Amino acid sequence: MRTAIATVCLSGTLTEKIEAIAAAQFKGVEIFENDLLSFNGTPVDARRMIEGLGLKTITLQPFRDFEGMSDPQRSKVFARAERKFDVMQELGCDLLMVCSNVSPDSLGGIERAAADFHELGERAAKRGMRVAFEALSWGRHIHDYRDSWEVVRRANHPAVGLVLDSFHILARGTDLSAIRSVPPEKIFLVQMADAPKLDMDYLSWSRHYRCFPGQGDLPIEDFMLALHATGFDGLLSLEIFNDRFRAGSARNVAIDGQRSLIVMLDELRRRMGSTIPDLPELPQKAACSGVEFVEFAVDERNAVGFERILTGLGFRKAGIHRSKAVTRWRQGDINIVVNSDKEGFAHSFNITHGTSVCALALRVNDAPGTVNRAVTLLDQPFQQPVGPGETNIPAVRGLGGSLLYFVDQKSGLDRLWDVDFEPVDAEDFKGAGLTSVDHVSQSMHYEEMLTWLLFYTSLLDVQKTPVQTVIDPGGVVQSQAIETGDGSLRLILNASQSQRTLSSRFLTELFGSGVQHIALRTDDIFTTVACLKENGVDLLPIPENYYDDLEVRADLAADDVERMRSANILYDREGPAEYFQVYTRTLEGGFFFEIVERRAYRGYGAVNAPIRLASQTRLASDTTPPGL
Ligand SMILES: O=C(O)c1ccc(O)c(O)c1
Ligand SMILES: [Mg+2]
Repeated sequence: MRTAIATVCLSGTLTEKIEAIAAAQFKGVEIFENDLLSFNGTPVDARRMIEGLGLKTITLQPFRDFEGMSDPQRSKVFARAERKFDVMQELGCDLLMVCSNVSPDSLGGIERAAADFHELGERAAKRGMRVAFEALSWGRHIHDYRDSWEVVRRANHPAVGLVLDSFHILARGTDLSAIRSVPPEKIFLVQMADAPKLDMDYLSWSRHYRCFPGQGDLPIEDFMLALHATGFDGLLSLEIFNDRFRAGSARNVAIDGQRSLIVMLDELRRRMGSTIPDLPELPQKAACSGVEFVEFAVDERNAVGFERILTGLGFRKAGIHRSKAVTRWRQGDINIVVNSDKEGFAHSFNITHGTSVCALALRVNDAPGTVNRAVTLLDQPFQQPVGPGETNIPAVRGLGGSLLYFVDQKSGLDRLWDVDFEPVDAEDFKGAGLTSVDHVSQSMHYEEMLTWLLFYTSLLDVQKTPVQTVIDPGGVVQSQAIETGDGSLRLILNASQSQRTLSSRFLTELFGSGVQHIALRTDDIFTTVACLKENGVDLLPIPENYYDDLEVRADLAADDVERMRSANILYDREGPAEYFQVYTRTLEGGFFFEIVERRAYRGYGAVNAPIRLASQTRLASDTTPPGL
């Protein structure tokens, strides 16, 4: 299979798009006519630029409103096609992609369309070219691939073939079985796109919300299995129309595209047990069993205050790094690393972002294998000088330039605490009952959200939940969770188009995307809150109105509601499952902790998010850290 990407997927000028496509290691490109029309040079210049970067133009598209016209329009469309063949000749491209006619002037009838395509095939063949027919899901007469295939079959011309576009087929829920009987040599081009499940007209859905395979909800795998059954080994090209991609970085989006194809084809290969030529070997997705540590970059001046916050939350200092200004703080299964060293990655991170999470370490089954998978997926591996006797923890670059470390037992990396840290005695340690990291919530630019979704889901064995829309007093926030099946790892991605949401304001304060909050788990939130109060930790106050409503909404006893009210605990219930949440006040820079208790509850308390956001917004000007 030869993979490619359409210029329409990316932002920028034709030159910028082609450079990004080449940098992402594609070999083929679909040129969208508008990109060529706006190019400042001849088609020959474009060809030189494209081929100079090692790429080949696989098709020029789209050729619109062709089939089913009656004269005089019919002769005009053929004249128009001849002009396109001229351009293609200069461009060094031999395939014209024709999408189904949407014009009210077009006439239906498979036989008429077949005759038009036969004639177009004759004209193309004379010039050593070919044409391929795509059924747009909103085509006037032809909007089903089974009809476009019937047109191509009846056109019965070697220069006339079919385009299968996964979006048009899957969006309409068209039965896929007919794909299996199309002769593979008649499929001239396969276009791949996924999309989120949305209830809207096909045209708007297609033009604004398509995304790369794996980023959406369409049954891409079923499509690939049907395609595979044909024996297809031709051109497979990403064709995404997406407003966020058009606003994003062309380089990053092109890499996302390549990453999505590598994963999609690898999954097909694993499913079929077959080989796919030219596909890199990809180690398995990392089986992940939680967060081993969260590392904060803190400068010397802020370290004392930050450590006081950790103490307030019931953490104890459990280790001192043998050679660096780094401490380990523990409670239950949670490790927090406070890095105030004057050299190295955390230090530079702190200079740019202030007190913030500079790294997360995940527990995986095979840390070196995870980094190998990441490298094959075009993620950026990270390496910094390691002192003598110090553990070298495999890592890749994550969100906002932070690090994602991987720790396993197999390579002995789980011994890092003994190897790198001098233990500190733990006499009289009570703690506050916190047991584990429940979830890590990351805020990012709206245009980046699909990038990081794909980053995590392509690397780790995790599932994504549907996108939730959360109302912040300053606008709407999109929120999506990524979770392992057992809930040992839960990551939340948040992004907003409004500049006034807390999520967006955090990006401004942090000078970039990053971890905005960490939720820590307890088995008894009332006892934990009592400890925190004793330690002088200020919690986020929740309005009385919330509790007045809660009694009725959740059908709770007045006493239980009263206990929650006095502890500022938010509550949610799903059948017998219950969820309790409480928040610290926001620290300088916008970061905060959450404490949760789950009783068989799997969500994140989405109903409570607007209440919490409103309280945080109200207090946004008061950034006194708790315990200071
Ligand atoms: O939105 C469109 O018009 C359009 C154009 C070309 C395609 O290949 C396609 O799938 C959609
Ligand atoms: Mg298409």
